[in-house]
Amino acid sequence: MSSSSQGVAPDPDLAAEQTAVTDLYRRLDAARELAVTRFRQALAMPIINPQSLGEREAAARFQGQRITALDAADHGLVIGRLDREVSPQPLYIGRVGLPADDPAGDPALVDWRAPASRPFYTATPFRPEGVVRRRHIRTRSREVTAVHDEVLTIDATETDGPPLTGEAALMAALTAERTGRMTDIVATIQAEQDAIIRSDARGVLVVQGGPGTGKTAVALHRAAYLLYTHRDRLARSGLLVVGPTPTFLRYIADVLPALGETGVLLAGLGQLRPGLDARGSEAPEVAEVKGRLAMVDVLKAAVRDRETVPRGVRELVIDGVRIPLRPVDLTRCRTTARRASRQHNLGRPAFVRALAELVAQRYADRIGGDVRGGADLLDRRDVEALQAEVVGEPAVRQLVDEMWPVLTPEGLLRDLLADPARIRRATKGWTEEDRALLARPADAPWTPADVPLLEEADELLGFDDSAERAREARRRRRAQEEAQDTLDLLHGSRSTDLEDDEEGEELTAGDLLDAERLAERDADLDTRTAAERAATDRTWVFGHVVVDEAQELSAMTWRLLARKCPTRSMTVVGDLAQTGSLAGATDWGTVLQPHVGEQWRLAQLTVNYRTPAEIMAVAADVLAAGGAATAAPRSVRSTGVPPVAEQLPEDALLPRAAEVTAELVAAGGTVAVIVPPSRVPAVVDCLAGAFPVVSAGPAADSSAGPVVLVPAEAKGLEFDSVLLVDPQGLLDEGVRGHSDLYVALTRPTQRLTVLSPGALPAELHRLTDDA
Ligand SMILES: Nc1ncnc2c1ncn2[C@@H]1O[C@H](COP(=O)(O)OP(=O)(O)OP(=O)(O)O)[C@@H](O)[C@H]1O
Repeated sequence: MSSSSQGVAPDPDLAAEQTAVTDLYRRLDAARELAVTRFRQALAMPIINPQSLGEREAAARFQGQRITALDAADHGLVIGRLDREVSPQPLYIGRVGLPADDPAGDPALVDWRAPASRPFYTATPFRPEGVVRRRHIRTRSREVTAVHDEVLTIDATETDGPPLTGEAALMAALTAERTGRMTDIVATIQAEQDAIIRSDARGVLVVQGGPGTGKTAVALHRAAYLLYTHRDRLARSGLLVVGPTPTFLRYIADVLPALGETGVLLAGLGQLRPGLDARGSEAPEVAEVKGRLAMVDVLKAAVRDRETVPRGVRELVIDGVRIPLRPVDLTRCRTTARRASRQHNLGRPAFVRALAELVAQRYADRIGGDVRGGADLLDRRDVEALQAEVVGEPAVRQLVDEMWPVLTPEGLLRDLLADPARIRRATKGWTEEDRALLARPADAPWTPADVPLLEEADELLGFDDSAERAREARRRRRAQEEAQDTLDLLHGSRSTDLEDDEEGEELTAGDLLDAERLAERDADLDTRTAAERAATDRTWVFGHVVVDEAQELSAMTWRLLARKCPTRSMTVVGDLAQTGSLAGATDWGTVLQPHVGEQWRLAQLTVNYRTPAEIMAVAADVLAAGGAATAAPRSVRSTGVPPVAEQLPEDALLPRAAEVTAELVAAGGTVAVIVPPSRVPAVVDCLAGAFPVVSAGPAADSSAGPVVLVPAEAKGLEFDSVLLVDPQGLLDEGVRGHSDLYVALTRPTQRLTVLSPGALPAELHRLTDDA
């Protein structure tokens, strides 16, 4: 007996649901109209003081967000309904919440993220949670096209693995052709996914799961859930989603807006430093070295290396007076500055003071000595005045710049990596090989692995903002004066208006606010969203951080993210079996230990929703051959179409690749050709002759035509069809060859063809055995 009875409901049900759905769309339209009216009203609110301006902005922002959410919900508004034991009325579940006429009863539509919706995803015949029947409702442009029922009260026996929720709807979603953009899964979230999506926001949650288990989908729905549940806090502090590459971000970019959420900052590993888009590439070994935590000490040493003391006595000439400065005295100035601040640039004023004091004292000694034959005639005040003058002396300024230059992170890192002598001085105990890997020309573009180093350098250098602060203080004073004028004006107008009114109880802004607070309100009135502000502010601290493909992050990137999220409210999703980068993780405990100790929890996803069973069996062999500790996930479906392998001579490889690509394109949907890095140019050339649009590399777009990718670029993506060229090349060229081959094999949702010049690797024996 099946665990639930499934099937297409008869037509009367379809008609009844159409009536319900039409009514819910009517409510959606009304809610939208109301929000638009309120938005207009907010914009029309008179601005009589900064407070009312603030209120206007807040009201307009709130209504604007509501309109966005309602607009997003228009597509597939109603997901389904629950028939419950407790009530004769069904509970409709949808993309947004819509109130009923009777506010005391159930809402007309319950948001999928609300607690009441939970049984829609988790109820089973074994644990029905008060649900009698679950109905999935499918619609197209406001029209009901199908309903699928699961009756949860019938006798049920245990099946292998967790039962599927809404199997028919799920299968329809999984077999649909791909568009090159990820879509949301609100209608068909499975129970093990739902548990992760709604898990407590606090602490670090690691989601480990094989390819296609929905890690990305779950991470994005969790972001939407957290924004719904902790709206106030997260709207202020912002939520950051980190993905591996810009292509991957483009692939997932539509999901959150489709869920009505727009205030999330998406960033690739090369974009974690505001203002920088690091797209340079480098050898995996170089990225690995740059990703080590030891780089923190290297950067510290590099900064100290720039705080130099000249060898031998340095003589300054001021007003014709020769002033000798001994290394021991200059070293003392440096020590004073180092003690004054742990950040280099913030120590500079202390260095300038110490040096000025030294030079002024020596100068005083010299003139005192010359005039009076050794007796010191200048008193303390004279020396202080002298110090102030000495600071402006070009010779002194030059010495300051030489001994304690103002450093930018970019300047520090560029100078360090372009100079082998500097590298040597900053890397005590390193091997020559590792030092050589760090070296790069000064004009080389920044790479993603440079980003955490630049951010770390920022921490070490600090930014001397005393001039900026003085400007800000002046601005605040001016704003305060203007605010006071506003209050005076208001107060003045009230006394005239209410002169004869004995009960003049009316309050004005002046009674509630003083000028200072009014000015502050004015300054705080930054109407950008948290995500927009965070995108330009490197010191921004996020309320929650979601990291996708987290297995690829280096220790230095983890350190950077930990700084951006001091509360450690994080969702970390990844698959250790897919780690491709040398700097990446082989176990979660090791990478998280320096930042959270043992304070993290693990959730696992076990079902593969993407890759058909026929293809997954081949991928599982590769995973086992690579010695992975994790098991391959179980495929949720099979297509009956076995993967195909062809062995052919090298000179026939490219023409055949073009033919197979044409066949796969003709079959429909998106197509990727995955190749080892050395073969990219030849394969792109060959396909470019056969197709109008072929794209390759980090900007490849599979919605426009076939794409040629290396495994690292294909990570996280999926395609209807995949052509894998030269599997042995993937094993040989990748720094973690088995991971690369595993990633490549698990990208297709429907069809896989493998072309091998020469014998197939033993790992793919199943392809020949089954032939
Ligand atoms: N509950 C679900 N309902 C419908 N589709 C789903 C569901 N869960 C996952 N999918 C689909 O399965 C595919 C794989 O999901 P996703 O990309 O999130 O997996 P992943 O674990 O991140 O994979 P990888 O490790 O390969 O990056 C996507 O097309 C996703 O939409």
